[in-house]
Amino acid sequence: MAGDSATIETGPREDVHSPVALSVQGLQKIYSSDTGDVEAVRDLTFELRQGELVCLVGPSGCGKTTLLRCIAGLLDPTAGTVTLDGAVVTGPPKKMAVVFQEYGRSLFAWLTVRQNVELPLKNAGMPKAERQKAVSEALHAVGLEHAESSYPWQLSGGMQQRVAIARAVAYKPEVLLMDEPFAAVDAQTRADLEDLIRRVWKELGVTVLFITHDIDESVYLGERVLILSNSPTVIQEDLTIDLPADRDQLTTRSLPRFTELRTHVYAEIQKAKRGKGGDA
Ligand SMILES: Nc1ncnc2c1ncn2[C@@H]1O[C@H](COP(=O)(O)OP(=O)(O)OP(=O)(O)O)[C@@H](O)[C@H]1O
Repeated sequence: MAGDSATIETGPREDVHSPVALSVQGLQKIYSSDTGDVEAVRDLTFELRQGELVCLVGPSGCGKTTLLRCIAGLLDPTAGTVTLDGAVVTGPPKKMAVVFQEYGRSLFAWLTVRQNVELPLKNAGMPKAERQKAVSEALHAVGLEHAESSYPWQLSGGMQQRVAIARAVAYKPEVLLMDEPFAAVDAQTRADLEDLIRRVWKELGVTVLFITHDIDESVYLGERVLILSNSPTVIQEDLTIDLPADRDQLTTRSLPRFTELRTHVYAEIQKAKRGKGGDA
């Protein structure tokens, strides 16, 4: 395939100047039940440096949710460690925020947009003036200042997901985990939200791990794409996305390089599905 003949840069990036924000080392997860053991994740090792935007993509059922739950401290790994800012994750870390696919269920219907964004800051004991400033900045970053007094149910799906993103970034997390956050919105809204993530990432300098099953989305958004093998999962490839930093839906997606990269990722995922990638 065309992608296989192009120059594709893989392996850890040479930019080792920023400190490591998130480190996953030898992560393994085996689910045990009466009917037997299921090894969902076999041996995962990767690092995110501060300020990186990295996408994780893999075939359906390859273990993305299991991995996310281990990283978010919601599930104990069978072996290996997740380290955030040098500290081993043993429960949901304060320095991490997660945006899930189901925006409808992640917002409180009886709180306004502003109150929804403010709640985690309040719970964390942030003083009122500081909190209000952080909320205003986050609402501005996602373009929702005008809707701060609305309730989530008065907003479209895309706007609700923007509230969830504002809530996550207001918290100024060390790492922002996003689990297929745009899977439930229409294609145009999805494109707008992808651009929003790139903009917020650049403006706020947050470290982002973005999990998706959408190959084009992973290439459009990421500075790196980690391709997962079939379950039991290992990292099949760590791919550098050498597209220009300024991306837009029309220009970037029509670049020959974009096509080469997405074709390469597609071919790798096909390989993964056939069980020919990594050690699987
Ligand atoms: N609680 C559980 N008990 C047993 N096996 C499980 C459990 N949760 C997941 N699995 C198995 O682990 C493997 C990975 O599942 P996981 O949901 O993490 O994959 P995924 O990549 O998120 O899937 P999808 O692409 O469908 O969202 C699958 O084989 C699944 O059947």
